[in-house]
Amino acid sequence: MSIPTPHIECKDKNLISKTVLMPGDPLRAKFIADTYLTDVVKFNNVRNMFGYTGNYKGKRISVMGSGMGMPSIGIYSYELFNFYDVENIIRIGSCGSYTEDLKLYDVILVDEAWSKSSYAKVQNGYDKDVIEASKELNEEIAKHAEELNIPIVRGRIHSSDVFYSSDLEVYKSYRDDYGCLAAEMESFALFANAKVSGKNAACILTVSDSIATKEETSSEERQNAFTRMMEIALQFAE
Ligand SMILES: O=P(O)(O)O[C@H]1O[C@H](CO)[C@@H](O)[C@H]1O
Ligand SMILES: O=c1cc[nH]c(=O)[nH]1
Repeated sequence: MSIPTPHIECKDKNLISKTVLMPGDPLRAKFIADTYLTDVVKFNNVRNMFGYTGNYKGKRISVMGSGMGMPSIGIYSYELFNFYDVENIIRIGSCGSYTEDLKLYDVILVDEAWSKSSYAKVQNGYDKDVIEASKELNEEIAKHAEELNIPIVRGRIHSSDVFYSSDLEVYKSYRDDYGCLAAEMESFALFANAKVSGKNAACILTVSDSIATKEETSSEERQNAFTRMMEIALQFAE
């Protein structure tokens, strides 16, 4: 397939940087472009899945929404990796914590995603339930977090197809039997696409709510807390 793709209208690969930051919410991509970037070019409007490239402290970086869930990030990350020559995608998302040890606003660096999703099996025959993030990207992320004095917790998360489970206690099994710290909905498919495309992917998450304690952040608090994760990821501008 050539560019533009069915879901990204950009006709010039050079308008997208080699590293793309990818929040689920396209309005979080807009917030990052509006708040942190200068000389911004918007490279995608299709389905309002906004994508922007601009300068952060004089260095170039792209940011684009992924939508919610594995089918959605599966489409966008595949097109970026395979048709736009993107080398690295760093998801910056929110998550619900499974453990009381993780507090609201804590930042998680995902070492591996566990999932019951069929995404990787259907996409390329991979039939395990765990996929690792890029070790190289993770080491760089950890280094940037340390330089910025932002504490991170590292570990396995659950990439779930379900936001509203009818069983409010099932998370305990994901935590105790499978070792998952928190739930989100995209990393497993992103990591699968990186693996099959020979590219790199990572994921930084901010705890927006606790499934264990039922605490939730307000929208204002979420925005302030999310900026720490954004600032770590923006260090990848080059
Ligand atoms: O904040 P984002 O990146 O969208 O991530 C989380 O939030 C959404 C659910 O509210 C899902 O996409 C989940 O993965
Ligand atoms: O996927 C998600 C994201 C935030 N909170 C949750 O409970 N699940």
